[in-house]
Amino acid sequence: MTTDLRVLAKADWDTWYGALEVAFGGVAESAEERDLWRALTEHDRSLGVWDGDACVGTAGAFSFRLAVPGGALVESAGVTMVGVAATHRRRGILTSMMRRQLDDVRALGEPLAVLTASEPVIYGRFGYGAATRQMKVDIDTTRVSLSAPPGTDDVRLRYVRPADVHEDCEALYARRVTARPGMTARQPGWERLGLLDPQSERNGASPLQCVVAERAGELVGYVRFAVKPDWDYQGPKGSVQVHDIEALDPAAYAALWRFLFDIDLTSSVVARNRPTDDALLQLVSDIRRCDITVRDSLHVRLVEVGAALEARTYQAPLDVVFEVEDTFCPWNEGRWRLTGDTKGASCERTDDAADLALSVRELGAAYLGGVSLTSLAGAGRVRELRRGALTEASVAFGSDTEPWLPHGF
Ligand SMILES: CC(=O)SCCNC(=O)CCNC(=O)[C@H](O)C(C)(C)COP(=O)(O)OP(=O)(O)OC[C@H]1O[C@@H](n2cnc3c(N)ncnc32)[C@H](O)[C@@H]1OP(=O)(O)O
Repeated sequence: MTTDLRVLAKADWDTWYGALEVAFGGVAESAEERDLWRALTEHDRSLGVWDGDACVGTAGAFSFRLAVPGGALVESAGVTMVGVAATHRRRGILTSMMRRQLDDVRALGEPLAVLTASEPVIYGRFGYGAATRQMKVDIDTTRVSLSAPPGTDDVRLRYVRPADVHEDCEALYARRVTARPGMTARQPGWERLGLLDPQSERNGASPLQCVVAERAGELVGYVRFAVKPDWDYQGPKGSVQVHDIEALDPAAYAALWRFLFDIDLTSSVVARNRPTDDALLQLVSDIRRCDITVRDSLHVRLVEVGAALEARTYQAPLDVVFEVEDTFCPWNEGRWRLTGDTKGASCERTDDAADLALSVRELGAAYLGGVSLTSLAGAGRVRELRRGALTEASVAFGSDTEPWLPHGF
């Protein structure tokens, strides 16, 4: 089999994207979704593998800026749209695209590559570590009540058409990004994602609705959601489905959740993607009836170990030498001395003896502060070579705020 791997030509987009849809089962996306992804595709960063006229492999990358501990926004490749035709699977096509892509990312000078995986087992071999989690809650609002911090009653709530307040919501979102590692600053065009509401995805729920929270005429929060009505012989049991919710302060946040809990004719609130340390969990009266499910979300790959480790800060002083294994990107292999604290960091090559040994995958998992090096060591994935180095590094790498990716890509 001879195949040809090349950068995507704009004219080939429909064939290329069609191949991706087939790799994902062959259900065509709505025109609304297709238009959005067409507009967001960065052609010069997208790869296709061709067998004659047939596209048999796809992979793309978005130019993201990712919030990291300390609040910096780091240039990162958002790896996306990966698919290989079932006729050509398990012959190394994905591997060839990952090879080319990581070389390109390095050449662009982006220290990180990130992705969300269709299956978490795929990307570890390429050096990605599962770095963030997302939480689904399905709350029985007939049994769970919410506490209201001072000021909750002073927040004014108002229904609006989502498109009418979109710019203000985006501005509020932008203020939230650097407060939580794992969030991405929305690049031009990405603001449309929040309004994406294809009929085919609604599954009986209403079109997207929006309620804004205001204080003294200023926007202090918003929630976008849908309501899925349901009835049985006993009466109504509709469900409120939260798309996204952001607020600038605890009172606004509580007011928005209280609104969602109180919508008439509903008995549950479901939010599919919340951070695992969501303040919501501190507001509810009964966490057992919130039916919490946690899964992996953002996978992180350090493309340039030195630059990546220098781009974030550390919540306690550290001075450790890592022995890094990276068979897929061997330029990262070897010993690195990382020194840093809350103000900044330096990471340089060294010949000194190593304090901790690990692969680049573990560094990726720990990078945003959501997975502790100590827990990775407990699984045998990090080895402590100098007594005390594990705790020192693990504490320093931690984050006061759980890293979280608010939307897929
Ligand atoms: C960021 C994103 O877009 S995530 C979306 C990923 N895409 C999908 O899930 C769509 C459906 N699946 C596919 O398109 C393909 O099966 C892919 C892309 C997952 C894999 O493509 P392939 O060309 O078959 O992968 P390739 O042959 O390079 O495999 C490399 C290695 O990964 C392993 N591997 C690949 N996919 C999987 C998988 N889903 N589960 C377990 N192992 C896998 C292979 O067995 C192989 O292992 P080996 O090196 O030990 O032999």
